[in-house]
Amino acid sequence: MDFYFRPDLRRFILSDLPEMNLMVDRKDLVNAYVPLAGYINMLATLKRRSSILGDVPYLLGITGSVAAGKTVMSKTFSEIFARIFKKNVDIISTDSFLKKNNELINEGIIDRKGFPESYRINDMMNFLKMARLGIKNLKVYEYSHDVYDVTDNLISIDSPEILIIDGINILFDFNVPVMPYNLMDFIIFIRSDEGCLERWYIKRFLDLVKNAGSESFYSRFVGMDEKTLKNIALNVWSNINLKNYRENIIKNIFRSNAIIEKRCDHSIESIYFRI
Ligand SMILES: Nc1ncnc2c1ncn2[C@@H]1O[C@H](COP(=O)(O)OP(=O)(O)OP(=O)(O)O)[C@@H](O)[C@H]1O
Ligand SMILES: CC(C)(CO)[C@@H](O)C(=O)NCCC(=O)O
Repeated sequence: MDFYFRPDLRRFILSDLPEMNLMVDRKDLVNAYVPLAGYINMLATLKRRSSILGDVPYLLGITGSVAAGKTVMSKTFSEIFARIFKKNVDIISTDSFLKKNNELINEGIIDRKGFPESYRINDMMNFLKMARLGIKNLKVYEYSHDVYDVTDNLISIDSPEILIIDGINILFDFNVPVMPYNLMDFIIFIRSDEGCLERWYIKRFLDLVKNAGSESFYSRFVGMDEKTLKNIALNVWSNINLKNYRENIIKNIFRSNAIIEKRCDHSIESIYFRI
């Protein structure tokens, strides 16, 4: 498919968006992100216009493996919705609904972080149900990769028109009557080869160690040589995140509405729509 853009929009895409440091290829912005955001924006506008509940948000889920680039993609879509389509957008991560580390340790499941049993699923479902109804001024605790735990910082969600929900667990089978994916309006799955995912995970692990301050969980690794660090990262990747990817994430890809297939350099290879 080819697209053409109004001149003002073209200028916006080619000069303003790249200045935002979104880490996204210009060609992908023009050919993929903006048109897909335009389509989702249209669905979001139609939902709000036809809802008998009034001003309810459109829930956009962004899912895929750990380190697939969900955070970067959520930010990219959020900037496009806000700046081009003039929508109020909030982003939350389902990491906010992880049990705290001390609870995971007490339950003996600290090495199962990200698996279904590591979430406070009832809190997550209550949040999603309230968000869907358009209830104002919701708050969730922020998860920090750096601290490696749910923190005491509160994030406010106040009547967005589009609420982006970034999480590995959106398509999971939880032991609850209504699943998270039942409450989303549109779900994007970011897919890549396992080799690329592993590479991105290891790179991010090294970056977290490199930038670790005294509060960081990763400060314990500072000073180790790169080979040792890569081995630690590979071990965590293979025994936890890849296992979770195979057991709970990729097998439910068919529940998503669109699949964005990324190459190892993060550029987009193709987009598939479920019709
Ligand atoms: N478009 C991109 N261009 C370059 N690097 C990218 C891009 N998208 C993601 N990355 C890099 O890939 C790594 C993983 O990205 P990100 O942190 O967004 O993943 P994630 O899916 O949110 O991970 P998690 O599930 O652990 O929260 C990071 O190091 C990030 O900088
Ligand atoms: C917080 C999650 C589960 C998802 O973002 C992930 O980043 C994670 O921490 N997984 C556990 C194993 C690890 O990477 O340390």
